[in-house]
Amino acid sequence: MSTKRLDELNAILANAECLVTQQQLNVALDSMAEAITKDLQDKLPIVVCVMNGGLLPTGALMQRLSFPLEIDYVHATRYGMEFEGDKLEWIKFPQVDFEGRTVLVVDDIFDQGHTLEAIIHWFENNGAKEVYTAAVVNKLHDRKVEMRPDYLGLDVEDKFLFGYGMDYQGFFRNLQGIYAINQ
Ligand SMILES: O=P(O)(O)OC[C@H]1O[C@H](OP(=O)(O)OP(=O)(O)O)[C@H](O)[C@@H]1O
Ligand SMILES: Nc1nc2[nH]cnc2c(=O)[nH]1
Repeated sequence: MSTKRLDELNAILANAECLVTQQQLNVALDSMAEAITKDLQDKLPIVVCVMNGGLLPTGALMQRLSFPLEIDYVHATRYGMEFEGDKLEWIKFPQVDFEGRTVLVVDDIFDQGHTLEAIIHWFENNGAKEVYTAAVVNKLHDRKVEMRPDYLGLDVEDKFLFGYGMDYQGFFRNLQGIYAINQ
């Protein structure tokens, strides 16, 4: 890749607005982990990371949970504007046998909610006993599905976000804060 691309990406980050700091994320993750522990510590849950965005949030929550659980991941992504109902593009299905089990699905953002809603339905229709969901950020707008995640960290403005799991053109999922683009 060209240095022009590197310069472009560095400029995006330099001009971006930090909406959520690492410290705010840590406080939110602590309280999410506390609530999850209260609800799930006796249920031997399977914690399912939704790749790619769920990678950092799942890791951060795992570090805060000290009861017996299993970990798995799915990779499911929306079809963009053609998305309808339960239609997700599934790139990877879970491996652990979740029949009759409690599942906790972890993602980075609850935006319109189609992704988590469809994943919940998929696990329920395929034999999970119960499905909980967690997302670190909740984007504030009124274009959402009806369901809400069981565990939500922080509310954020209705802007295109990146960092802490969320990408800008494939980059910046690694950032320890959440940013909005200033064009
Ligand atoms: O609430 P929604 O409106 O459904 O949007 C949220 C989903 O969008 C992003 O995933 P995306 O499909 O972009 O894939 P990615 O995780 O690989 O970035 C994000 O990680 C959530 O899974
Ligand atoms: N990177 C990114 N992915 C999303 N998926 C749903 N909303 C967003 C967003 O604001 N940013």
